[in-house]
Amino acid sequence: FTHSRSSPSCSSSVQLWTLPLPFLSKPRDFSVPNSSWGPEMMRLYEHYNSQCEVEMEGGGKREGLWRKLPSYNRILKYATGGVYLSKIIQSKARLFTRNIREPGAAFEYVLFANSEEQKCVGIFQAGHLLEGPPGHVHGGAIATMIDTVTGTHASMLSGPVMTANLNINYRSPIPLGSTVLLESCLDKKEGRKIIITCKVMSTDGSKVHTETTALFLSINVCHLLERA
Ligand SMILES: CCCCC/C=C\C/C=C\C/C=C\C/C=C\CCCC(=O)SCCNC(=O)CCNC(=O)[C@H](O)C(C)(C)COP(=O)(O)OP(=O)(O)OC[C@H]1O[C@@H](n2cnc3c(N)ncnc32)[C@H](O)[C@@H]1OP(=O)(O)O
Repeated sequence: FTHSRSSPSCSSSVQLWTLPLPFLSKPRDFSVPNSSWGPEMMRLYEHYNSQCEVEMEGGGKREGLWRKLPSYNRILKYATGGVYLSKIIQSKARLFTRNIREPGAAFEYVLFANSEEQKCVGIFQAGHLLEGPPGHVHGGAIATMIDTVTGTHASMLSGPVMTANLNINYRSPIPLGSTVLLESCLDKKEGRKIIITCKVMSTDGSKVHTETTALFLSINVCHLLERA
């Protein structure tokens, strides 16, 4: 990922490794346990996290089936060199799922990916600021998490993407404060189109909260930046 130092144009580019060191500092990962995470959130986190590394005979470790994905306060930081771009393009912009400082008040979540099975899961604890119907989570907040999990999944499969269509069936309300599991599966890839299905379920699997089909289109990020 290369980019011009002075203007967001894709024609004259500079290798990001030539940039000064302060711009290359490691961003904070928000997808790690904090004091607000309840027992269900912790249990599921540990369930998947423990499968990220496998102990080998002889004591060594190798990569497991799952990989924990980091989550930052700006989408640009996901891209190589994005830490630098975050500082020059709308530097005040923030990913809205990560812009509420109080731990546990809104979106607490962590994503894990399983490339062998082309699956992604999200563990989501919905805080009190996400109320929709009394005592339950707002449908837009649920859609946000579905978009986040399926969008991240699609971009892992195909690079940068935009959501073209999210078709959500809301089957049962999610109690505020509860933890739910989002399961994202690749349905098919056709050219630039990536179609993904996603279920939001209670953590014991007994209840389906939503069912979704999502369409993503691969894009060239340069076009987005040129519009900025
Ligand atoms: C944001 C990207 C930055 C890069 C990020 C990289 C990595 C990210 C990593 C981690 C991400 C972390 C968190 C993720 C969190 C959330 C995910 C964010 C995603 C979003 O929150 S994003 C915002 C909402 N999103 C929009 O704001 C889109 C507005 N929109 C457009 O920008 C265009 O509309 C676009 C680009 C979608 C398509 O435009 P286009 O010009 O490229 O393509 P075109 O129209 O030619 O369509 C080509 C073929 O797709 C078919 N097609 C198109 N649209 C369709 C539809 N809706 N239904 C059915 N079929 C459709 C056509 O019918 C044709 O089909 P055919 O080829 O068969 O004829």
